[in-house]
Amino acid sequence: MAGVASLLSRLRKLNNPPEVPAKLPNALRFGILGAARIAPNALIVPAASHADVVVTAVASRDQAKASAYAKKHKIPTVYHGSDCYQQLLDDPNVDAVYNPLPNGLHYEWTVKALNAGKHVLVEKPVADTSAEAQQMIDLADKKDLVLLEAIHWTFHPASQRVKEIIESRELGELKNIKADFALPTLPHGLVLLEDDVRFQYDLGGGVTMDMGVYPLSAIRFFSSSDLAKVESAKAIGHERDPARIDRAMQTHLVLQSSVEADVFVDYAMPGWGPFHIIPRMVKCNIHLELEGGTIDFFNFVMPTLYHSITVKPTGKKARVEKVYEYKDGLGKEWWSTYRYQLEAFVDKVRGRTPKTWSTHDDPVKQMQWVESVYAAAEMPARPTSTYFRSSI
Ligand SMILES: NC(=O)C1=CN([C@@H]2O[C@H](COP(=O)(O)OP(=O)(O)OC[C@H]3O[C@@H](n4cnc5c(N)ncnc54)[C@H](OP(=O)(O)O)[C@@H]3O)[C@@H](O)[C@H]2O)C=CC1
Ligand SMILES: O=C1OC[C@@H](O)[C@H](O)[C@H]1O
Repeated sequence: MAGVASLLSRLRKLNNPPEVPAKLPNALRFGILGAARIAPNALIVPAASHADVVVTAVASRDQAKASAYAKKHKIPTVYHGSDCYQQLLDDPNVDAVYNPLPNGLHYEWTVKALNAGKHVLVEKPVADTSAEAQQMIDLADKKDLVLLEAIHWTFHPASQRVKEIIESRELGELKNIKADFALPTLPHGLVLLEDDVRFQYDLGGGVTMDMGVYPLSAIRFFSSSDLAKVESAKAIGHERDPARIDRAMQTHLVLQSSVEADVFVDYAMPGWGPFHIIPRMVKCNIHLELEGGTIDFFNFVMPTLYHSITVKPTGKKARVEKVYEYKDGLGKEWWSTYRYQLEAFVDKVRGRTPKTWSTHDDPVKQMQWVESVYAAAEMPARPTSTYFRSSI
């Protein structure tokens, strides 16, 4: 009962966070490219409880959509029309840009934002190819600007706690990882529309590009190892474009550290759940096998709602941990992964050391892994941006 009450309390505050009484006078001013569905969760709501962040502008191609979005989210400056993204980048009152455009546009608009002198928080995956990802990192370094790929779940203290348990070697060497992120089949259009950006090859769609980056990043994060080879990969094509867009992907990886890993991602697992009347449960779990036992991290993608870290030494009783705040007091029980991510982003921009940060070449590795999985599954690599030049 107490568990349900605290879940409800977290849910309430997560969606309606207590706003800070006043923003700092020179708070970081964010502009958003596109009236994207993810922006309220990933930036707008988290910003309300951060004294050093204001969302100052949004650009959306359609005037009515732009105005409605800005009104709903109380964003003072609105750009619309065919040139609206560039207008937002040219706005001297914007310090940082949030880029939640379709994957295939991440590269172009992040490069343009960096060239306009803005820090960038870009949605995952950072680009459609590893070559693009490398260029983006190089450009951010050259310009001395912050560029962060929004692998938000790694910023949550529960994720860091799992890594800490592995690295404490309490259970010895890491051997195997099983990482699943899969959704049940839901009535058509309930979650993703048929023309969703995720199903469009030219925009960098596909489940491995989208949901796949969660388990793939988890394997890198928990193993601290790079890919040696993709042993096998089997895709199930999406009905819209089955040869190029994967609805599901099952893959077996061998890492340089000799850890082996299985990944399963699916937009629409077939079949029904209990009693054949409700859909199957979402699969969102990291199962780690170590020399001396196992760790299960349930709901690693949205740990704020609910999660469990089950540590089971071989032959002994399991213990369950739940971690919503850092031990030193950073965070609140209801802070979402995005809120923790925003804290780190602002710290970095302000020259402070964030609690945690991605490794420098993570976005490149991410895309190299994705490319290797597609190649092994005999699916085409995602298209290179038409904006790409071999050097910038
Ligand atoms: N971190 C996370 O938890 C999540 C991350 N994401 C990532 O965020 C990104 C966006 O996802 P989501 O918010 O669901 O997508 P949406 O379709 O809701 O938003 C994408 C936005 O891109 C703009 N856009 C520009 N060109 C095109 C085009 N040719 N076709 C369609 N849209 C275009 C549109 O803005 P406008 O028309 O207003 O100009 C649109 O609002 C993806 O990279 C996805 O991987 C998504 C969900 C969760
Ligand atoms: O980032 C994401 O997280 C949840 C998924 O369901 C979604 O498709 C994806 O974009």
